[in-house]
Amino acid sequence: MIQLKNVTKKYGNVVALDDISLSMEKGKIIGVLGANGSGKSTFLKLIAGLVFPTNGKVFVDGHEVTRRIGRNVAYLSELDAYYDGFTVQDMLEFYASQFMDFNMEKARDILDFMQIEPVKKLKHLSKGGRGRAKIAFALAREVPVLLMDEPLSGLDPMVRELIIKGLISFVDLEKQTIVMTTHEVDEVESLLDEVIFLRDGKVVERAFVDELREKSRCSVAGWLKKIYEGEEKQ
Ligand SMILES: Nc1ncnc2c1ncn2[C@@H]1O[C@H](COP(=O)(O)OP(=O)(O)OP(=O)(O)O)[C@@H](O)[C@H]1O
Repeated sequence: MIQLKNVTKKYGNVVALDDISLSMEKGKIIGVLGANGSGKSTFLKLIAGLVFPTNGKVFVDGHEVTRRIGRNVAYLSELDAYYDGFTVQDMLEFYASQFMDFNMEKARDILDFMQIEPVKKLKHLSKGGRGRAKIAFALAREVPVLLMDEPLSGLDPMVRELIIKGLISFVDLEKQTIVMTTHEVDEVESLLDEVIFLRDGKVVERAFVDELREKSRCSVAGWLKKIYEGEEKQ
């Protein structure tokens, strides 16, 4: 379980997150949505222990995320920050050397599924190839929490579909919770259990996707549209 208790994060004078308290259950896939600059990446980075709250506390499985404890999560950043000269296989070995929870066999299976050859150099992969490889490296970690910042951003529809199928096939929801930020709501809707909407660093709406469909007869995109229309009227 992930918990945020009265979490505020400021960068200098900029309030990126403003007094957020919430919990996210184990075994769920949660989408964090909102406009550019609403605080989505900061939300993930706080759970990953890459930045720390100005006020409040973040807990993963009951342990406060501190500078010393932050390694029980895998964080997939929006940026490609790899050594270009490395082959995919070199990256696998690097990950295995860094993370005790890295499952090499699973990594090879996922790369195979994602149609990535381990002998290829990262700099010779297409953008879509790098996007798929990045997902494979993260999914091969057997961690309780997997955080993904815009995993589909800038990728073509075929690659997006393959990534979504990869997530469905390789995430272990008995043991893992996934939190992802995305603007591609239609494409990820089938994956999501829950959606959280941020505006100006605050959680303004939250919903279970099943309930949206059953009770409100609306898709996540429809739900978002209603929120944006409500904002325009204010
Ligand atoms: N390192 C930083 N230094 C200063 N300000 C920052 C930093 N990181 C984020 N911010 C600011 O904090 C606010 C929230 O940023 P954040 O990146 O969390 O939003 P986001 O919803 O992920 O945006 P996007 O969809 O554009 O990625 C923004 O106003 C942003 O400019």
